[in-house]
Amino acid sequence: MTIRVAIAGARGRMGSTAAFAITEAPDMEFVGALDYKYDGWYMNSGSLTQQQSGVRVYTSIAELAQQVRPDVLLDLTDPEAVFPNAQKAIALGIRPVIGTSGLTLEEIDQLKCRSEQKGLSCIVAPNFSIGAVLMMKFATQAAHYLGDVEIIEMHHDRKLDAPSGTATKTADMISEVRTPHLQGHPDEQVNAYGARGADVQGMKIHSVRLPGLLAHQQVLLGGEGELLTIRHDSFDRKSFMPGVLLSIRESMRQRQFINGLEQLI
Ligand SMILES: NC(=O)C1=CN([C@@H]2O[C@H](COP(=O)(O)OP(=O)(O)OC[C@H]3O[C@@H](n4cnc5c(N)ncnc54)[C@H](OP(=O)(O)O)[C@@H]3O)[C@@H](O)[C@H]2O)C=CC1
Ligand SMILES: O=C(O)C1=N[C@H](C(=O)O)C[C@H](O)C1
Repeated sequence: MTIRVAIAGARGRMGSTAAFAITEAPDMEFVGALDYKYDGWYMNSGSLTQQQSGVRVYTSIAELAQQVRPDVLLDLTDPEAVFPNAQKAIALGIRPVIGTSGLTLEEIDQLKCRSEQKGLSCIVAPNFSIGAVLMMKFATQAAHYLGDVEIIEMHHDRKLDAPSGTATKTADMISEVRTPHLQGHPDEQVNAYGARGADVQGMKIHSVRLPGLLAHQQVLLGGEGELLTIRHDSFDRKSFMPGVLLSIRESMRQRQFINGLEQLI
């Protein structure tokens, strides 16, 4: 069976790389692009055209659903668009596979509820790279023994959200095993706002944005007289594609809500 995939954000850096990977996959078809503009245009080999060749762009998910009947909606948009897209997709019986970062905990809870009420899978994957998922798992294992943790995430300077979805997910996974406690000096004095980073249950997350970077993260775990650093680097968006294809395939097998690629590998 060929899996019919629509992409929200297909013009973007990740969306265009995913469109190519899906087109190349023998068991998938890229059937439609969901956007907020360019209604009725077409996407052909990564470019937009008004000529009727390639995959049509829709600004209405209801129209997209009716015209091209996608099985899956891959979302690679932005923090504002992702939640309404996923809610509407579930209501229309389309399985969301969400790579977009920036969903709040409340939004994740609501999507879980809706997908389970409907018996339709919904996959949220803050990072599709297998190496990044292993980095999060290894850091969680290490935090059993070394509970003082700081995360440094580094991304390209076009990224809209901070901290990254990966850093937030890493902190969530570590907080499952780490006894909550304050890190650093209790009387610490911060002289420049933000110098100590964001606080997630006592752990600090530092977000770096620079041209030249793509997606990188270090988890630093400190103990008496020692430091363990677990680092992952994505140098190319191709690093995310095996996880994108795996998630799309799994979304057809599952009927529940899945938060994190670590649940699938
Ligand atoms: N899970 C993972 O492994 C990965 C996740 N990401 C996440 O994916 C998302 C996209 O990243 P990236 O490709 O770099 O960003 P881009 O800005 O390159 O792409 C986002 C695209 O979505 C479009 N868009 C915005 N709003 C809507 C909407 N309502 N409907 C449809 N399309 C919309 C944007 O259009 P316009 O430019 O006109 O605003 C843009 O073309 C981010 O949240 C990022 O964090 C990125 C890499 C890996
Ligand atoms: O915006 C990006 O580029 C990335 N976003 C995701 C995140 O927020 O963690 C995944 C990866 O880090 C690339």
